[in-house]
Amino acid sequence: MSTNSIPVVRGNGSRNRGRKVTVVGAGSWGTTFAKILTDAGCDVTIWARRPEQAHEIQVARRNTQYLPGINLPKGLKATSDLATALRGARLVFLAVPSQTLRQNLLDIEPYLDPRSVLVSLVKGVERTTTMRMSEVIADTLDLPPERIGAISGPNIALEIAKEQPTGAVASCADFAVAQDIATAASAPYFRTYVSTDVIGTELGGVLKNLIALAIGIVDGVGYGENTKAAIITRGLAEMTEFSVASGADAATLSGLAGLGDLIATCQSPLSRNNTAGRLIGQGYSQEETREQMQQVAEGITSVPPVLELARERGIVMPIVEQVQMVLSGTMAPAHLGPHLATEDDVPRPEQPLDAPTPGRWRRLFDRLKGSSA
Ligand SMILES: NC(=O)C1=CN([C@@H]2O[C@H](COP(=O)(O)OP(=O)(O)OC[C@H]3O[C@@H](n4cnc5c(N)ncnc54)[C@H](O)[C@@H]3O)[C@@H](O)[C@H]2O)C=CC1
Ligand SMILES: O=C(CO)COP(=O)(O)O
Repeated sequence: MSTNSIPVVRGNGSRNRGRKVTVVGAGSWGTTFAKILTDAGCDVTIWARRPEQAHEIQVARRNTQYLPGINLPKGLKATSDLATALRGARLVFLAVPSQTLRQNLLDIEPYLDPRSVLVSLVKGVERTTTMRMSEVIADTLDLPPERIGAISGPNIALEIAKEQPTGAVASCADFAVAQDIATAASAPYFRTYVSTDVIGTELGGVLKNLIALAIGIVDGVGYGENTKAAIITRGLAEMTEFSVASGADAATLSGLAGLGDLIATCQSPLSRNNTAGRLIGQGYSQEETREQMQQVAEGITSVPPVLELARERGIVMPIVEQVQMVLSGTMAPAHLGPHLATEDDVPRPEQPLDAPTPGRWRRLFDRLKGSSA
């Protein structure tokens, strides 16, 4: 073998052989994730709400509404019957809209294996309770933390369905369970890292949607790269402050589930949050934007509960506040960029005064180096 040969990433095919897993939800992400799991060697069944969609996936190997042009793997099974979908599954991945998850959990409860682990792929918070999805799972099904996981990262579905390589973070309070989830979800084009920071992993996915809305809005207005760079940078600061105040590890927000996802969602024209923001920036109302969107843009529903939590925690989120004002029609989209701080804000340091000392940077660097292997 030549020393220059490119290493081939083989995924976990043999380790996952015969392993039954279920994906609940057959939209763009549920279907793409089912492909990842199948390509990782798992025995996958996807549950679709509509029988005709299950039939199309099972028979034609297509999901034309959500993943046009994508051929799905042969082994993937699909059904609209929950009992069939969940039979024998120890890992259950949830890919439904955040506002329906609670009801979906009640629907699947009778068919769940008592040892199964539930993994949220959802990037939203419940509007009525302000709960993260792992909290909704614990609240609805009364499961212990070691049976609840979350996966998040820079994961634009259509790119991954085309097998363009990327990574994600699988997190669970129990490290061994996080590793088990990551093993099931590691395909040749999808590298899954492991974390025990469920709060940071989930909040990264929730909060980047709000910043992507802001990016879409200023894009729609016609502002350029300086404005967007300022929003992304200050947006990450808002995301990190909010997440740390919620119990997350700051390092998670500088990883794939934070910065990584923020970059992907803010840059991609395929992002639904970015697209929704752009329509609003072009002058469409929130109602008209919802009508034009064929898919879930979680950010729009997450803005009010995130701001409610921020106020409770004493966190100021100028960008998210301004997204809310644009959405509610109390601020013109063109004012979002120039007002990166609230009007009564006094000039202040860019970094918090208790920013990490050189020693803390070194420890952070060592930690990142240790996790990059
Ligand atoms: N599409 C993407 O690139 C990614 C999406 N996500 C997250 O995954 C979650 C699901 O999003 P997508 O699959 O993209 O949305 P989507 O809009 O493509 O599909 C939503 C799916 O949910 C189903 N659905 C709607 N109402 C339902 C109900 N009451 N009960 C059960 N199912 C229902 C729809 O029929 C559809 O199959 C969201 O939280 C999203 O933020 C996460 C990573 C990537
Ligand atoms: O979460 C995503 C990418 O990681 C998908 O973003 P959108 O929901 O904005 O399409």
